[in-house]
Amino acid sequence: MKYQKRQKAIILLADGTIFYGKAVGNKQGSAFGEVCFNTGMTGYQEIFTDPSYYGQLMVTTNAHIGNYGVNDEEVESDSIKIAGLICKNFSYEYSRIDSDGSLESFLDKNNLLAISDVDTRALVSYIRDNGAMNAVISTEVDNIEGLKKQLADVPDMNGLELASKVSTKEPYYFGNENATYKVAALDIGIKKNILRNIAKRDAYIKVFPYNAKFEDLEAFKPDGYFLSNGPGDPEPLVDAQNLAKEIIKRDLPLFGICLGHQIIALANGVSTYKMHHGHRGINHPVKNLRTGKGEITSQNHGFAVNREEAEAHPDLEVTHVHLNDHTVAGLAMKSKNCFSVQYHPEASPGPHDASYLFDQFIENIKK
Ligand SMILES: NC(=O)CC[C@H](N)C(=O)O
Repeated sequence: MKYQKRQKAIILLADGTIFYGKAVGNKQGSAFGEVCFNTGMTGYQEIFTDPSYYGQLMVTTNAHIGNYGVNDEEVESDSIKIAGLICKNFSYEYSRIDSDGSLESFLDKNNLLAISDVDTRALVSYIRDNGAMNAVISTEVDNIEGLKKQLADVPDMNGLELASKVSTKEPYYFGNENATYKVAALDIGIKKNILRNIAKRDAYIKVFPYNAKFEDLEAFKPDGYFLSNGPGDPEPLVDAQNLAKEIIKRDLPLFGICLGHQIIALANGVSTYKMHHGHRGINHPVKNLRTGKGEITSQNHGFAVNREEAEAHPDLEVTHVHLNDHTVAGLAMKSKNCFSVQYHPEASPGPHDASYLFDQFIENIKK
């Protein structure tokens, strides 16, 4: 067994609560962020590289993390985006025919601090009872007071703009340039599997930075527009909201996922709010109110769209609801070619029940 004498580590929550664990590998130091948990039993590599998680300390509820290694293809962006990892058992051994290496070396390459041997069930119940909050994971187990001071300076997720930290600096292209359709996508933290899903449906995509103007996107002569997922609070993303308003005003085909969905709500004057501890997992039940059918969905969000305001809006239809807490899971505009979902039809990780939404986007483009 590797690393028999592993460093002690702590998780200090903003309210002063402490949980204990051990550092993964030989890593030392501290990592700060908002602590949240994901209940997926698989898909750790996709989760760790999802830009929507930027600035968050991830608690994985599955009992083993790392046991199937990593694969170069199973990434949602070019690097790990979570701020730190908290898990129960970290597997230094791994086994899978398709794997290209160990999770340990992947974390090392990305310089990510991870803590294992944590009572993650107790930690998750604590977050469920007390809400998502800032925290620090650290090997400085004797420096509690110092860590508390540093932790006090970490900004609150509520009101925090993070899209600019993960968005592309320059526009780039994805897919086959001879494809039938052209889609302009705003990157406010886009996952690669969204690009793969759109490209697979015969579309060529140009991806734009978070602060791109309507004219920039329009110059590509797209058939449809897409607003991506991404980290942080949607409210400070004024450029993206203005862009959405311009697209909506012209009644051009528009599709938004997660942060993009929240931006579409805000562009319609409907507010968003910080949830108690969010939805993060790969088995969240959603009801499609148009068909009456249920979908098992992949989710990762800490903010949500105000349901009362959305229902009272004359031009909005709530098309999907989350069946655990009845929050808004999908929206469509009645008079415009625009729709969005709070969850992740691209999965990665997760079930593919909702992949029909990408087909719907292409159908809307054809109209
Ligand atoms: N996956 C996402 O796009 C997340 C959106 C937003 N950052 C939230 O937490 O709600």
